[in-house]
Amino acid sequence: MTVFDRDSIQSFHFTGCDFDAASGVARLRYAFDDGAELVETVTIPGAPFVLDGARAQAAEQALRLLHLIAGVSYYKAAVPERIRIDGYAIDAATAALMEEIYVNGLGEFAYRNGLNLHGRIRFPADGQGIAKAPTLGLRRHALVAIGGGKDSLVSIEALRALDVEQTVTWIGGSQLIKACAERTGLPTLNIGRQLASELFELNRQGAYNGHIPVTAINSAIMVFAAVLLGVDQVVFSNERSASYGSMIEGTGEVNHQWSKGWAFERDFGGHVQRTVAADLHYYSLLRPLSELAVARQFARTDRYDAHFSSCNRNFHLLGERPASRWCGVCPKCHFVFLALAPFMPKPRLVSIFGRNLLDDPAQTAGYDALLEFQDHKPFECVGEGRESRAAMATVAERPEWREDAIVERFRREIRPQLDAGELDIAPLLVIDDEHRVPQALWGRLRAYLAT
Ligand SMILES: CC(=O)N[C@H]1[C@@H](OP(=O)(O)OP(=O)(O)OC[C@H]2O[C@@H](n3ccc(=O)[nH]c3=O)[C@H](O)[C@@H]2O)O[C@H](CO)[C@@H](O)[C@@H]1O[C@H](C)C(=O)N[C@@H](C)C(=O)N[C@@H](CCC(=O)O)C(=O)O
Ligand SMILES: Nc1ncnc2c1ncn2[C@@H]1O[C@H](COP(=O)(O)OP(=O)(O)OP(=O)(O)O)[C@@H](O)[C@H]1O
Repeated sequence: MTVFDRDSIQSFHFTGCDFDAASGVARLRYAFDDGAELVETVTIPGAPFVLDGARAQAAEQALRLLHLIAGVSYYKAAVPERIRIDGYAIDAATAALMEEIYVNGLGEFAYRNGLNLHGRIRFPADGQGIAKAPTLGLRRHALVAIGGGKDSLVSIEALRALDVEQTVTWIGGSQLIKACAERTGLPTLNIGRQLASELFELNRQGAYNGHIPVTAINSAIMVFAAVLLGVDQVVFSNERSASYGSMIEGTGEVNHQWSKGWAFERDFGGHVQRTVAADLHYYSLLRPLSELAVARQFARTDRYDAHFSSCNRNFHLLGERPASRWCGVCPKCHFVFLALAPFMPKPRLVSIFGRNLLDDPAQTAGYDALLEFQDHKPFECVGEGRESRAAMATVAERPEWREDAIVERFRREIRPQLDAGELDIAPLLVIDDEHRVPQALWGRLRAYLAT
């Protein structure tokens, strides 16, 4: 058996991609040097698909975009200096977008592995500029990504309130997400995705490993599905706080959730309209909101209390799922508990989590990191430090919370060291104007979010 020697690998190849319209299966193929192909599959329900000329062309563009972006899972195993694309050519704009996604989306990966990817990742641009994408006449309908957590449920309820037709869509086999999707009572779509199983073997043999920009991959899958299904909107639920990373001394900003941020949304969404379909809108409905503003929206209904979870330990592809929907010890559990506390009655919140995290001294270090007190914000999808500090300062004023262990310590040790003027929660709930929400929806959405 040959062993994977990551340092001897010279090049990464995008060896090809194809789509079988009869079965709905897309195959994304990759290889290192002259090695065996690694094949990832994505299965879109609803086959057979019948695509006319313009839509077939758009589907091919969307498939290539997905092929390029999903390659990041495999490229990271060796991060070789050369990249080759077989079967199709890309233009300079596409190459620049891929370099942006790979360098930034692998930011945490590079930091943890002691690698510098700046200037190292070069996609070969040898194609003519891609012809401007036509308007396909897509029907008004939203494919809304659902992740099992609070954010997408806020978007789904907003679209329901605004009478936007939607299909609640998720990728992969998570039972938790399925239960949340079914709880919405709306039409659902479950897209299949199988990573090349050889990747796990490469990991065992010492491949580089670490975080990848999974939201970029999910976005490209959803855009491909939207073209096949003939719908005009792909809706994500990425809040504005996601654009801010962790400040690492000596390194600068490293953003775990880069592909949930505004730069990705703006550049990917623009590229889709230019190269796939002019009338296909990719946007995040929650971009104008902070994490705290999303938490406030979520608290408006208890419909999902017994179903949702933001704890990422539920979403491993391999291995066991946690016994409880909320592990109670990870940064996401810490943050979501804190973010919801100002907006929910205490008994409701404690009953969702099955315990009171703010009264557990064992969680002190976790909360210090969120507050950026003698630590940096964790590499997780959590709000900004100033949001955590404002939420903590708010509950510290509430009689039902102020004596709980973590809150009491905050009042005693941390708050006196903070600038009181920066602990007000109200400015963090303001609705921002930087977003890609279609104009036709924005006015009504703004009014809904402001109530
Ligand atoms: C569930 C989770 O948090 N997984 C992260 C974890 O991976 P682990 O090895 O513990 O388990 P698996 O997720 O089962 O992954 C097995 C291996 O497969 C690789 N892989 C997985 C998916 C993929 O699309 N490409 C892949 O190459 C993975 O690297 C493993 O080797 O630790 C990994 C290393 O830090 C993380 O990369 C895993 O994160 C998943 C890709 C994942 O889906 N995470 C989401 C829950 C997540 O972090 N979402 C963020 C969005 C961040 C973003 O940049 O878009 C969020 O919650 O907002
Ligand atoms: N398996 C998935 N399939 C489709 N979309 C997903 C999947 N997992 C996450 N997403 C989407 O990716 C985006 C980021 O995920 P994230 O985990 O932040 O959101 P969430 O699960 O809705 O809420 P929370 O932040 O509370 O976990 C959201 O738009 C979410 O819907």
